[in-house]
Amino acid sequence: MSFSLASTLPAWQALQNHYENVGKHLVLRDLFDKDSSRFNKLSHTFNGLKEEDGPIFFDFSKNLITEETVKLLVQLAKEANVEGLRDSLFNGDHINFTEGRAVYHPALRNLSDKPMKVNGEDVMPGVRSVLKHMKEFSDAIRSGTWKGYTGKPIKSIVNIGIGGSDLGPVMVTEALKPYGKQDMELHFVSNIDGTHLAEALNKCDPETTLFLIASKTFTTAETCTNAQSAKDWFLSQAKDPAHVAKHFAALSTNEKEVTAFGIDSANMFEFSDWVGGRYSVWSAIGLSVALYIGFENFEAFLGGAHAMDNYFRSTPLEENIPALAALISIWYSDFFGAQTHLVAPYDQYMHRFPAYLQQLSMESNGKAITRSGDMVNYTTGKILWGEPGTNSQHSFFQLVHQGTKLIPADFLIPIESHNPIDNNKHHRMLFSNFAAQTEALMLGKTPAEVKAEGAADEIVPHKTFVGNRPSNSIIAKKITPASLGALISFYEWVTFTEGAVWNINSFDQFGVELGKKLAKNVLSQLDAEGKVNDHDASTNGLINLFKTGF
Ligand SMILES: O=P(O)(O)OC[C@H]1O[C@H](O)[C@H](O)[C@@H](O)[C@@H]1O
Repeated sequence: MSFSLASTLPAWQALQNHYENVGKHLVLRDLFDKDSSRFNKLSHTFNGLKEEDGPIFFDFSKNLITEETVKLLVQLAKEANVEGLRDSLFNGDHINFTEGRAVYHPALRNLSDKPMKVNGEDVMPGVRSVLKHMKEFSDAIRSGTWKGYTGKPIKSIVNIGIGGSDLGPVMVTEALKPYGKQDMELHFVSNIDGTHLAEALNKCDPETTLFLIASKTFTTAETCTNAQSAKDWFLSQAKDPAHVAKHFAALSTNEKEVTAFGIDSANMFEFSDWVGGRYSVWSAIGLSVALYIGFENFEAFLGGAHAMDNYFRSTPLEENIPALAALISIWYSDFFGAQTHLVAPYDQYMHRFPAYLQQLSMESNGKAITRSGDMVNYTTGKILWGEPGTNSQHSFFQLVHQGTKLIPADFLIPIESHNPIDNNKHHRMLFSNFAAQTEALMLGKTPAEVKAEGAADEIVPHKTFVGNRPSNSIIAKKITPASLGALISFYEWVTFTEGAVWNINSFDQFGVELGKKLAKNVLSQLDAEGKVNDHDASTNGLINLFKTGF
């Protein structure tokens, strides 16, 4: 069935009725009381990983859903042709139609020997050859056989990139720190704020530093400027431009600009335009990851994502974990009116995971025009946010528990800690908080319970928790390269499914362009003499204030 607005689909209408008649009246406490098999029915296990990495368990039972809700949501996905778009994606079709490109990042982690074609051509030989280059290079750097211009091995890696050329490498190297090379110093410079580069360079020695200039387009203003300043810093000591070859590598799709910058094409790690920036950690953009955790671990990371890809591709929607997570999220966004989605990893190493997911989800689905060119009349891209537990409990969880907003949440934890200190006491405490939070959100606390604790009458409402607040619990066996790969891939497919149902193009990002263009204009005005007067009064005032100072 072809459609433009998802809200015109019969299943959408049915869900609307279901929300009015059933959904908004659901009480989680009662649902569990009434059905002793609810937990079993609404939880799923992802078994696609090796024994040391998996499984990953997903509990959806603490959601404001019934089996009927799930049925209707799956029907919505079917009517929206999620499966068709999924097949087109894996077929290499140009489903990013606004940019005329395929969406083919699964090819980067296709560790099977199966071909994957774009425009009739198998992309796998190219993918494998870049992986081989990454292996040789990372082995040489890690073993110390690669020497800097004065013959010393490399000690510090500085990745210069922004957006997808930064968030993935930062998040993954942090999350997989236990697998990292202990004596390798990693720095990530993304912000054009000179402080970011200055602080990294303060800790580096030009003789032992390798710069990775990570930019899909190699035209991003922040990255090009930071890269140029890094090169100036390097040459102020190394003097001879020939030494650049030992200290600079480029991760990009744009060979012309890379060569113009002065990086040897032998030190260029390529990928293709069918890899979106926010899906690029699997590509050459992941070189800092491979350098830090070693190529074998990087391959295991790809393997975990590949396993989730295979699962998503072949599992019926009724059982399909990423598809179900997406549909439940749509249920809250579009029928309950939830505006945000919280992700709370109970794993300190995963502290950048929510930030990574912000780009994945919000840059993908922050769109209001359907694939047919109409303005949607429903909510799309949720505001994704989060911080690790237990820290988040001591700051914003107050609002999640007792505020006025419905905040669906993902709670994530591994069973096994990398640091089981004090006889695993810390991890047991971490887990107890993980479990207690979702329980508290769901159960709340009735006025009678508060009263029974001896609270004064006028205080009772303040200490009452309405409860009935939904959450997903995701339990990994351990955060390993493979399980992290699978988790990221899970969220990619959640994002994909949401975008497919909303019928928007999740793969372009025109929304970031306007500000970039205007900034260029302002910059040229900052460099020119005199006051500006061709903007609105506020913008004129701010620019002139910067020019003249206080
Ligand atoms: O990798 P680059 O071409 O430098 O792009 C870096 C980032 O900048 C852009 O503004 C896009 O919004 C992001 O999707 C992209 O990841």
